[in-house]
Amino acid sequence: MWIKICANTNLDDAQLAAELGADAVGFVFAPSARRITSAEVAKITPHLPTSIERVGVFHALDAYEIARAAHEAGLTAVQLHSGVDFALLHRLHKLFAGQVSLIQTVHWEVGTEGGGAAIVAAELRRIAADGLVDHVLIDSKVGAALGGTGVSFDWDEARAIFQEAAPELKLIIAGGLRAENVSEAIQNLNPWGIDVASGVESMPGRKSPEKLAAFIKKARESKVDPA
Ligand SMILES: O=C(O)c1ccccc1NCC(=O)[C@H](O)[C@H](O)COP(=O)(O)O
Repeated sequence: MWIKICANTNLDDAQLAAELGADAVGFVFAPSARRITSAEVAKITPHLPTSIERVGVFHALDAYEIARAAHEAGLTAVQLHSGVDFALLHRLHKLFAGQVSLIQTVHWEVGTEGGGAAIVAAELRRIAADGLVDHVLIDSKVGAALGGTGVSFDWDEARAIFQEAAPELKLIIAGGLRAENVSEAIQNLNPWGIDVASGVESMPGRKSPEKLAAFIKKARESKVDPA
């Protein structure tokens, strides 16, 4: 199970995530209470173990701006968090030439009729057919909030959709995960990876060492339900 600890704003939190066994740390460049600049991330990444992936979370930006920020910040992956834009994906794929991997977020709209399952299934089919993306991250959208919501989507509904629409995609589950529910998410959805931001914080932008340790331990211990 690949584990990403997202929305880091300082070196201590990112280093702790690495020490506790996370596979990736994330930095949010999109508008957020946890936003950080590429210049700030550039001061953090040289101090992290080379084995850990460094993911930048971007909203709609030009491909060259994303590539410039990725280069300055020392990123190994870019997470596109604002709707699927195949032209942008193709430009980035060409610019990165395999040096930086691409994660596309698909949003599951929570709290609106018909905004979730069908739309996610259609997006997953389009992404699978296009074949450029390395991983797809499914996150909750709550009103205008596109990330860091602390809210889960409907995992029961999602299980069938993921198996039917995207059996070949490497899916990363996000949205409202925490130590108390991460095992249930893994058992239900059998994802390739998991991602968390607010569920391991003591306040927005600050990680809680206890919550972080408990989350990673629970995720590592979790078993997939074969049914
Ligand atoms: O975390 C944020 O504040 C954020 C804001 C705007 C866009 C993306 C953001 N985070 C991206 C992530 O990958 C988060 O880990 C993901 O949204 C899960 O957040 P949470 O539900 O708090 O675990």
